[in-house]
Amino acid sequence: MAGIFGKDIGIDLGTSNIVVYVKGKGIVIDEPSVIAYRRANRKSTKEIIAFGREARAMEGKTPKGVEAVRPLQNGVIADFEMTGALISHVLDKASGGVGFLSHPKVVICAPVYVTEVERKAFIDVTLDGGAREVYVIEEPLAAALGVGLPINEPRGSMILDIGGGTSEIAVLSLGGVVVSNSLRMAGNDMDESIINMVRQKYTLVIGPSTAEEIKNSLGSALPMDNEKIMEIRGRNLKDGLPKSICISSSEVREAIDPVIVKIIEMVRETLEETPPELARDIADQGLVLTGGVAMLEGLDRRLSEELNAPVIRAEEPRYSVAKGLGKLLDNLDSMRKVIISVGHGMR
Ligand SMILES: Nc1ncnc2c1ncn2[C@@H]1O[C@H](COP(=O)(O)OP(=O)(O)OP(=O)(O)O)[C@@H](O)[C@H]1O
Repeated sequence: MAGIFGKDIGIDLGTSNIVVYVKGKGIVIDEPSVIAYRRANRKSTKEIIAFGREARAMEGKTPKGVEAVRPLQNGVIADFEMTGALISHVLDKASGGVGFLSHPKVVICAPVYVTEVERKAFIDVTLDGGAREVYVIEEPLAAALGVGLPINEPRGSMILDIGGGTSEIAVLSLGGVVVSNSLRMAGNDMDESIINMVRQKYTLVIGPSTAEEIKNSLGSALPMDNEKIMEIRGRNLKDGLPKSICISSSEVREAIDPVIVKIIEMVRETLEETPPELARDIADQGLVLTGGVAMLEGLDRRLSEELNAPVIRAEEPRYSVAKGLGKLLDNLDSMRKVIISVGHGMR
């Protein structure tokens, strides 16, 4: 029972997106983790003017004195103040506008590789945002819970989460992480490779949003039966004037391939470090692919071919972590052992 406090909340705070689960309601917020502010004249105070989609639409188009920022970089907090503002905003929205009055219990997740200091920063920023208690669980465990893997059994499960800023792989058994690895390279780096390819090949300058759109609609990890073509617009590097070109899915595939190769290398290394009994379970049951980039065309087949193991793409891969946080909230008492840190607030 929430009582005088707000409903329990799970927050998947990612480099690209923030997804919020409210106990009893499900996923209520799914927005880009972008925030826009105006710097008050000659003062260091920042007035928040937009969040999420609205703030993302401002990226690269802001007038002097206004900035649209992504306060998380590669899975960790890069701008403490703006991450706090983002959390405070989503807590307020998720609790129906009563924000600070509701002081909910919040479950968040942190990548396995973060340092103690970085993990503490996640807790502090969530308490500052208005939570009364914060529980932290490791991100691959949350994702595995979300896709329904049997994490508490003495059986090996492997989960690969490819998001915007990070790719994380973990082997889980008996409610814990047995082996894990991560790469601060993921969807955003694919976008960056597309920007560079278009600039070098066509002397055309495009922004990150255009590159992301190209990746999501044309990108693939294996040749496709029907290769696609898309017209894109940008600025000509030579004369600064607008220019449009057509690019093909095969050019995009070639541009993003180095990132895919790195991710596959990381999975291979992790399999080599996995104890043989667990490796056998994974060879039988396969690897579960999650995170936004799991939706890249052909990535599941490519991984399966290169790793010689079944690969299962999660249903709604962008929501695996938030759904896992929801399961944890529903069963907090029986699942306490997966919680790695707790913070208490009401400051
Ligand atoms: N259809 C698609 N094809 C390829 N990539 C996609 C598709 N849809 C979304 N993505 C990419 O998925 C990434 C975002 O995934 P997700 O929301 O899981 O990341 P995040 O949790 O915010 O990031 P991180 O886990 O790195 O902190 C972005 O790079 C986005 O462009």
